[in-house]
Amino acid sequence: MKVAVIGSGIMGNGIAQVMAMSGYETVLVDVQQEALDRAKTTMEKNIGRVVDKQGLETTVEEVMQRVQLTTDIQHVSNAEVVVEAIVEKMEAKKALLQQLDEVCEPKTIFASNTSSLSVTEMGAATKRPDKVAGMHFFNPVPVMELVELVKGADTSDETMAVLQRLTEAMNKQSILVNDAPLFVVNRILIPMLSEAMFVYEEGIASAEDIDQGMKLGTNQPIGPLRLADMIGLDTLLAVQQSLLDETGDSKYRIPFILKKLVRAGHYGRKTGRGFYQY
Ligand SMILES: NC(=O)c1ccc[n+]([C@@H]2O[C@H](COP(=O)([O-])OP(=O)(O)OC[C@H]3O[C@@H](n4cnc5c(N)ncnc54)[C@H](O)[C@@H]3O)[C@@H](O)[C@H]2O)c1
Repeated sequence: MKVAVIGSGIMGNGIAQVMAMSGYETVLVDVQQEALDRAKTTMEKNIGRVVDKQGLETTVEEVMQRVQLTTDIQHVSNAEVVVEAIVEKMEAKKALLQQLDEVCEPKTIFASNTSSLSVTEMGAATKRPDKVAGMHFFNPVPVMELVELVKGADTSDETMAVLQRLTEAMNKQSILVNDAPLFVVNRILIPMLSEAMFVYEEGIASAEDIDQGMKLGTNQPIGPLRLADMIGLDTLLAVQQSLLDETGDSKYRIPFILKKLVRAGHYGRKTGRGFYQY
């Protein structure tokens, strides 16, 4: 089976890695050649690590032979499933899906890795709303076991079943979720990250102490501010904005510190600075 991933950033390269390691022919597309170059380096390093750690029979070269990195979207035409992992902006995602509608065969399923945007709205922008669903991976993809499978208003049961089988083949667990703002995990997680930013903003404790407190006090592997930096503050702001817009509930107000860091171009680990310096 051939699969494709569009967008080779933080999430896209991880999704492509796991697909290729599960034996799928994988096309990874990005509009920027530099993003593909970075993705290739990251994938080679991470595949090598998994091969060594798990004592696998395969090699980095063997896995990478199944991966085609390209800026030409035409190469995804015969993929059975295309997962999009581009910027968290509805207009960009709809434009991409409409392009894919023309490029791909009518039977191809489109899955979005969106953290927060309506899968129903994305499906309605295509000629195949029954074949559009959410496939929400978690960061870092090769490590995190969960995939939220999100059913839009018109997504068919058959589409959900195909994505469920793909998730299993990738050695991950899925939960089934109906399309709703931020689905399940982020609906609960994001307000916690927000609260950590308010605590920081109010000068109650340093970033290090907030993270240490939540790590040791609630048994989380990584503190909320470091996690925010890892997610990417630009993505996090888009996700928070989406929660506020969709619900209109002021309890989801956005911490000013998040807007300020994003306005300054400090997106977290990917730009070398966020709540921490990297
Ligand atoms: N970062 C996270 O922790 C996380 C977790 C789960 C889901 N997500 C979701 O995954 C998606 C991607 O997030 P990310 O953190 O990987 O972003 P990112 O900024 O790291 O990468 C996005 C990539 O998409 C590329 N791109 C943009 N428009 C494109 C187009 N039209 N065609 C092809 N490539 C295009 C960019 O060049 C960039 O390389 C978003 O929808 C985000 O909400 C992110």
